[in-house]
Amino acid sequence: MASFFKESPSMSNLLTFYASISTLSMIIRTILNEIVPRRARDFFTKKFIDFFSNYFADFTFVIEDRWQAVPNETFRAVEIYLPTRISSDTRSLILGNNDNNNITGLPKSNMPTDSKVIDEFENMRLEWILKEKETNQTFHYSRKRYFNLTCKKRDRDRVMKEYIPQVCRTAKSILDQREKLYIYTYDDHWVSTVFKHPATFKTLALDSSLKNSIIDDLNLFCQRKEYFQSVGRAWKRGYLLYGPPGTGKSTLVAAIANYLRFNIYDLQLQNVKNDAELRRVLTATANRSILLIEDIDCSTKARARGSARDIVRRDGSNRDDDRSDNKRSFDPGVTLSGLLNFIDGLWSTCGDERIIIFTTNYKEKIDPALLRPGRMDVPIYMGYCSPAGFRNLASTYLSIEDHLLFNCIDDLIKRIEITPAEVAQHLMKFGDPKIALESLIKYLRMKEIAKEGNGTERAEEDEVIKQEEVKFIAKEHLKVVCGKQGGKDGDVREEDEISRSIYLS
Ligand SMILES: Nc1ncnc2c1ncn2[C@@H]1O[C@H](COP(=O)(O)OP(=O)(O)OP(=O)(O)O)[C@@H](O)[C@H]1O
Repeated sequence: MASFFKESPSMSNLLTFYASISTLSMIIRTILNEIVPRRARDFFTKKFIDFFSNYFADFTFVIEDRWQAVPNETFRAVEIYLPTRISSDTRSLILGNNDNNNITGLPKSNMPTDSKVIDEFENMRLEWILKEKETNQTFHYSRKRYFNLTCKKRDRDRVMKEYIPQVCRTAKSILDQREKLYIYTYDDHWVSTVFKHPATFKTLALDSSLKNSIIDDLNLFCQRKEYFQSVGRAWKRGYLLYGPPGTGKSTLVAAIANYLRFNIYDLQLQNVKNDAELRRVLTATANRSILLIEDIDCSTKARARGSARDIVRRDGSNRDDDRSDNKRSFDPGVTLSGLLNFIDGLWSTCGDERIIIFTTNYKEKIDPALLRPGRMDVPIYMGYCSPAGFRNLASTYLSIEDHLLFNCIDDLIKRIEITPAEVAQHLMKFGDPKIALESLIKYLRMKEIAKEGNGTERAEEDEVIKQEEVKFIAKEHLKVVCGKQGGKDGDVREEDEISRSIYLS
């Protein structure tokens, strides 16, 4: 302490030093005022101040959730990236889990509104804040979310050219590695849930040439961003899946989603009030996704575009059934032209890497305008089960590649129309492959008999099949569970008893 006082300058020394500096600065100022013209002095002063304010002042980027009427992909990238930068000293977090298959699963965390996340990138300090504000649109309030990104003013260009691209790249790689897919349904707004469908192209019962051509088409589509740009077309692909119920249209959609790792937006057009809402709904979907509109023939009863008949009501009925002008003006419904506008009209270029899938059981009922080339690029007929499809299902459901009964089933399947759903249902019934295959043969034979019985009504046909089926199950039940072979009178009665109880249940 003593040495400190000894070495520290005395008060008089300090005053002398201050006086000398003041005198020196006055002399310099006087000389400068004498020899440097005023305008030059102002110029240098401004430069000096600019330099320091640029060096130390802050600059804020605002990244809103929408950009020119469509979702802002930069905002989405930041939303994906930021949770990875939340540090342990954060003061609050949002927690949640939208995996309804796993309610005990670990929740995900995210940053709450108005909280800060500090990031660092190549010696720059970046401060993120998520903000929210209500906007008053013509008839309704909506919430607008945006990020404020604050950096030093001097770093502005580097943030734009280096940091933001890095954020987007990281978000993309997170999306690419994303384990979970989501399926969104629309009812006033999009609601998501985790999509866990086991369907893959391997488990799909479809002729291998068709399967391979779909896979090739998807691969080509994903690789052709530049091509679509160069020919001036939206980077979209439209698939129309048509065929009888139970032939795997929904299963194919699930296989495509699993293959591309795309989320699915499952849209029921009946839930959308009008074209304006349709536009809002469709532009709120993200890139790299599938837009699925099932049973399009039921949703668009339209024939003539732009006319009253072109309108799809919320309840699915056609608009020209309704003579009420009041209702018309308030609930005009979705028009076919509104839908087409998004598929290949002016709004089609909103968004990239989109797959649009329509499904129908009745292709002939669809408005030809929807089928025009360029709208639905790939029509895919999902037909009845073929021998190859059956083998695929046998491999999936029974884990067998071959069996003595296969040839018999092949012959029957070539003659009788059976959907993959029906085949799958039979193969699932029994654990023992032989019993499952015999049950399928029995079912196919019954179908054949019912088909040959002239004039048999469909309901009767189904009844005969069902009765025969339960008899077969009862017989197998006796064989497997009770070890009985059947044939005796008592067994037949017991069989009938079991049949009755299964049938009634
Ligand atoms: N081609 C197929 N490959 C594998 N499984 C199939 C196939 N077709 C149907 N299935 C099975 O049948 C069930 C019903 O099929 P799916 O819902 O995909 O048929 P769909 O053609 O979409 O029927 P709908 O027209 O009634 O909607 C599925 O759960 C699936 O297990």
